[in-house]
Amino acid sequence: MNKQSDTATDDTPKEVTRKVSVAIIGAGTAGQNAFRQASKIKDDVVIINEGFWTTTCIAVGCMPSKLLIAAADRAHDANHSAEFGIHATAQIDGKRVMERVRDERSHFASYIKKQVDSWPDHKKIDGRALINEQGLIEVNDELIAAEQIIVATGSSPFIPDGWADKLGDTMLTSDSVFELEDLPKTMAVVGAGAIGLELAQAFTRLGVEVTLLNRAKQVAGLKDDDINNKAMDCLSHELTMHLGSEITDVGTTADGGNKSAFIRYEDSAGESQQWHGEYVLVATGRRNNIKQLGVENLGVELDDKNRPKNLSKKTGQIGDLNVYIVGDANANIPLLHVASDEGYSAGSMVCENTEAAYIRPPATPFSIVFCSPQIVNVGMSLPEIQKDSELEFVIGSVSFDNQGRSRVMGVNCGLLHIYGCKKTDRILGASMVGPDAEYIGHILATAITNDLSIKDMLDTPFYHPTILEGLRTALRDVQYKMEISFQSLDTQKDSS
Ligand SMILES: Cc1cc2nc3c(=O)[nH]c(=O)nc-3n(C[C@H](O)[C@H](O)[C@H](O)COP(=O)(O)OP(=O)(O)OC[C@H]3O[C@@H](n4cnc5c(N)ncnc54)[C@H](O)[C@@H]3O)c2cc1C
Ligand SMILES: NC(=O)c1ccc[n+]([C@@H]2O[C@H](COP(=O)([O-])OP(=O)(O)OC[C@H]3O[C@@H](n4cnc5c(N)ncnc54)[C@H](O)[C@@H]3O)[C@@H](O)[C@H]2O)c1
Repeated sequence: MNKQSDTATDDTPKEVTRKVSVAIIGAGTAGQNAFRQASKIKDDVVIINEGFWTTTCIAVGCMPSKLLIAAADRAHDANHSAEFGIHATAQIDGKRVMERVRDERSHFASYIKKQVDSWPDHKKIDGRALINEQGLIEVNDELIAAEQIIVATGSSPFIPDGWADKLGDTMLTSDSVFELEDLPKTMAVVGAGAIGLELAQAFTRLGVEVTLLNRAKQVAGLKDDDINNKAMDCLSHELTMHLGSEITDVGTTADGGNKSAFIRYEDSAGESQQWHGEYVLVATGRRNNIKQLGVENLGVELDDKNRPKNLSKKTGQIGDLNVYIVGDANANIPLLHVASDEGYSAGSMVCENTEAAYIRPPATPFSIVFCSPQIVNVGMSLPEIQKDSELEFVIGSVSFDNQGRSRVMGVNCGLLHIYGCKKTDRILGASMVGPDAEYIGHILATAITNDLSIKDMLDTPFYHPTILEGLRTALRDVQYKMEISFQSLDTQKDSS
């Protein structure tokens, strides 16, 4: 990829230290998959990584957050079983809670470590890579010329300007929160996206006094107003949320030697409010790690949001350049399974070996937020469908407020919308808040990916009594609204 071969200039005083077929920058999920796949065919592959060689998912992402949620759900169940005639008060050992999060994280990390340790040392470089004006990779004392480059540098928490200085050590992000030795007494969480919702609810369930603030009157970025309203309703039973709040200032005060954080904000009614407490967890989004990398020197153009232009969503290739940008680094869909698939596909592509290479089609859009009740989106969103004047669609709906098994389990709050295509009898997309949403989401993703018709879905058995019977009710509602005669059943029957 070196634009001027390996001729040194004044700016690049060193000579090229190695020439490789493939260089991978970033050894998270996407980079590791790319490395494994490319190494099946090519021997001269190098992988460069700064920081931990596990993955964001294991170190500070999916796994520690789910471990915290698991502890929180145990506490919640213990504290909220009175309706079943069971009375208990959970004794929460905050230190042990945080210890288990880290112990289990180490367990998961050990598998990755074993794998990375098995790679030859000369193929791994520990350090921050920079692509220089000649398109060469500078890292430590090395200058690397690579024929193909896979960028898999992930993303980092976005912190609004000035907040880090103003909040100092009262500020937490997902990079630091799992290092807490003990549970705090109070915490504000800013941002009601996936990270904010999951962590705000988990800490609440663990006895922390949490206040969740979000700019928009929206949770988890939900784009279907009915589902958003229902999610706010279900979550507000246990979570203190100030949605539609505009933060005007943040900072710290010293109260008798004790430092505490404050947030000044205008609430949704325009009233000035102030919050005081121990920590502010900033969950205001993530940004791809690409800005200072120098991908522009490879011919990659970035848009105003630092997203690469001409990105192939299938392979991560940028136009016809020998550059691939995969995982969170391309800011397309910052989710684990996408990073994994994109890394695999890019690793296959650089092999130029069609037999060993398998290029997965871009995944059906699918996301789960692991709050309770869970929030799931699959396929096209409602605004995307509404924008396409060609699509004739109906919305099949089911409430989980009275759904049989949900009520039995005491988890009966939720709503599912399925967007059905009238012309094709196919599912265009769905949005849900409710119990077992992760499983319902997987079934819907399977149906969309494999082009199953709604009739196919309804010809599949649904066991009784399950929460999944709610899915059948919504599918029947789609058919009913499509006016398909052979299945115009009473859509409310499933609640028994
Ligand atoms: C709190 C939290 C919870 C999450 N929960 C979920 C979940 O439940 N489900 C889900 O699907 N997704 C979840 N995600 C998202 C998921 O973790 C990411 O989408 C995924 O880990 C991205 O993988 P990646 O390979 O693109 O990047 P990473 O794993 O971040 O790897 C990038 C690597 O590149 C390195 N790097 C960066 N710049 C350079 C450079 N210049 N030189 C060398 N190395 C560099 C970094 O240090 C890092 O090691 C969560 C994220 C967070 C933060
Ligand atoms: N379960 C999962 O799959 C999972 C879990 C966690 C994270 N993730 C991934 O990580 C990404 C980042 O998550 P996230 O929750 O940080 O980002 P996000 O973009 O999903 O949500 C950020 C939220 O912060 C709000 N916000 C931004 N600036 C604000 C401000 N100044 N004041 C008040 N509110 C403000 C936004 O309105 C938004 O609701 C997600 O998009 C997702 O891809 C996934």
